Amino acid sequence: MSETLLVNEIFLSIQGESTYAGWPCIFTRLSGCDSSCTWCDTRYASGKEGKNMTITEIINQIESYDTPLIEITGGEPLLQENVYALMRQLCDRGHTLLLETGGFVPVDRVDPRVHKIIDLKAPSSGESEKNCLKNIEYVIASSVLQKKTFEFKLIIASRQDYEWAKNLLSSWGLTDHCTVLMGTVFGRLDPAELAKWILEDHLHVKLQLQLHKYIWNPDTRGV
Ligand SMILES: C[S@@+](CC[C@H](N)C(=O)[O-])C[C@H]1O[C@@H](n2cnc3c(N)ncnc32)[C@H](O)[C@@H]1O
Ligand SMILES: Nc1nc2[nH]cc(C(=O)O)c2c(=O)[nH]1
Ligand code: SF4
Ligand SMILES: [Mg+2]
Repeated sequence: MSETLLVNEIFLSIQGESTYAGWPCIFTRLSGCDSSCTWCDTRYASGKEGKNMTITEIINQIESYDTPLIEITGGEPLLQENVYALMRQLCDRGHTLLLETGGFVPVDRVDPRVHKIIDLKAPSSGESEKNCLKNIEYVIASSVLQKKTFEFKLIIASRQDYEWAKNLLSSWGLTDHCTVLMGTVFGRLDPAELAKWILEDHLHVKLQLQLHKYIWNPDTRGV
């Protein structure tokens, strides 16, 4: 039987997050997430809504857009076993592949050619107890060889989240090992406030705002 995945949506947009923000990018959003971040903007992808597609069908649809940058996201993309084979095949075909993952599942089975964007969830998400610290150890251990293939992302809703993030950065020396992005929960924290805190504290992090929510109406789905 051919390998299938449950796909919520595949669309072409401007990458709105990560160090790749601004580039045209094809998004493949896999269905299903076993977490419930309080501020999640993609709840529609957390259940079983979607279409079962074979890896070949997914690759054919992605390649019909003729754009070199691809992101696999979700839901939580690492919950579907066949995602590993999909990522391997996309890399074999020469695409630049990004993975957006919630930070709860170990990333050590992901093909080393994939650029891994790993969220670490702050307390206001309600899910920070589930952060997989093994991922931090793994990134630190592989950073000499794979420095350019990891980044961490911290999404902040309050000063309490920010203090948590600052503490995490200093206790692991994380910014010495890879790029760390810090962003706001959209509509919950003024980006100017976060920018002020980052500058006051001389944090070596990259401020990221969700570009697509400024380009389009923030509630628009599939952009
Ligand atoms: C919807 S998640 C899907 C991938 C994966 N489950 C994860 O959490 O990274 C994609 C990204 O959107 C971010 N995100 C979700 N809701 C947000 C919001 N309201 N404001 C800012 N970022 C948000 C998440 O933190 C994550 O970095
Ligand atoms: N434009 C755009 N950029 C994104 N980067 C990460 C996204 C995601 O939902 O994972 C996302 C998204 O949903 N839209
Ligand atoms: S892990 Fe990602 S998709 Fe799941 S609830 Fe949190 S932000 Fe949403
Ligand atoms: Mg999104």
